Amino acid sequence: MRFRLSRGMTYKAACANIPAGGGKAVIIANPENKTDDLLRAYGRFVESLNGRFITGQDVNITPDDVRTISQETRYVVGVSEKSGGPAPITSLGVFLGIKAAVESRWQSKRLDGMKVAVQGLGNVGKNLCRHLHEHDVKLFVSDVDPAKAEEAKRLFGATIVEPSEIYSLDVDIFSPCALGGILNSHTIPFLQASIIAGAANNQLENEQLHSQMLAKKGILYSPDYVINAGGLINVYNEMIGYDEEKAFKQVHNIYDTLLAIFDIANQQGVTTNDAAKRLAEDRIQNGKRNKTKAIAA
Ligand SMILES: NC(=O)C1=CN([C@@H]2O[C@H](COP(=O)(O)OP(=O)(O)OC[C@H]3O[C@@H](n4cnc5c(N)ncnc54)[C@H](O)[C@@H]3O)[C@@H](O)[C@H]2O)C=CC1
Ligand SMILES: O=C(O)CCC(=O)C(=O)O
Repeated sequence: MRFRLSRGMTYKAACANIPAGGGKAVIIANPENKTDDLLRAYGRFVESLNGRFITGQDVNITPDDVRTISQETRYVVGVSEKSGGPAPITSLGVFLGIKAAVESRWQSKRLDGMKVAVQGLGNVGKNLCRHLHEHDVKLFVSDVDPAKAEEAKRLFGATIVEPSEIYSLDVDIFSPCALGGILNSHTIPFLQASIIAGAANNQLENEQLHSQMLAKKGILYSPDYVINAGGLINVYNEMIGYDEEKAFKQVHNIYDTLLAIFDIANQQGVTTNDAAKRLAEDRIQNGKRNKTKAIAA
């Protein structure tokens, strides 16, 4: 669906209390053909938008690429020398989100001994595995790049599974940290996990249909744009003058926001996806009302 990533970023900002709209650029190309010239051309295009859109790091755009883009535009965040890049703090937010889901589901603050399946071991997935390993979680991992899976096995004692097997594992938590659209009518019937809590944007192929399918199976879904807001929080702080302590403090709010969303879903009998959407839209409407009042005053 057109603009779904951008809308997700808008909801992400609203749920994280960040006073910004949402936008995302997708470059349709083969990452193997990526060159500095192409990245610089993209940077010039972003610059031509005069700050109406600010770009950053994401899938197949590395911190080095961000540095190259920054040679052509001021409107880029996630620059290593400033905020250190968004992925580590995104993974911290996802880790805190997993804790919130465990608390909501099992009234427990402990993760040790739990079985977690992590799909995708890139910038976020690998860092998430580190947090989980430090809390004695038993990890099951998959990546289409076998070298990344081997690294997780070596560093975190993870069990490697084939990418197609990750959905059907008998685990407590499934953490999608690769690409979007992976929660769909083909994969959901296989899921055995009680909780879904991961970083990937747009995890639900069809938001209404697939959030309801998860709810019917009794699976607690942590809305992606709430749990993965750590990177956005970090880059927003980079925009306004980076203060690491402040950014980390704000990321810890993801825990309470998710608990509040799980409560709204329970009390109102709606899916967690709808509860998050209501929270985001209420905040956006309030923001608009306050802006109108400020202009009128
Ligand atoms: N980097 C960040 O701070 C944030 C990332 N996200 C989202 O989190 C997800 C992961 O982001 P990054 O780690 O930065 O990306 P990345 O590009 O570093 O890692 C993605 C990993 O997924 C693997 N992968 C791709 N298809 C797969 C499949 N079918 N099965 C298993 N592994 C597969 C890739 O080989 C790669 O290792 C993306 O959806 C991204 O949009 C969301 C918020 C912030
Ligand atoms: O927007 C960024 O640069 C970092 C966060 C991010 O990529 C996302 O939330 O999808």
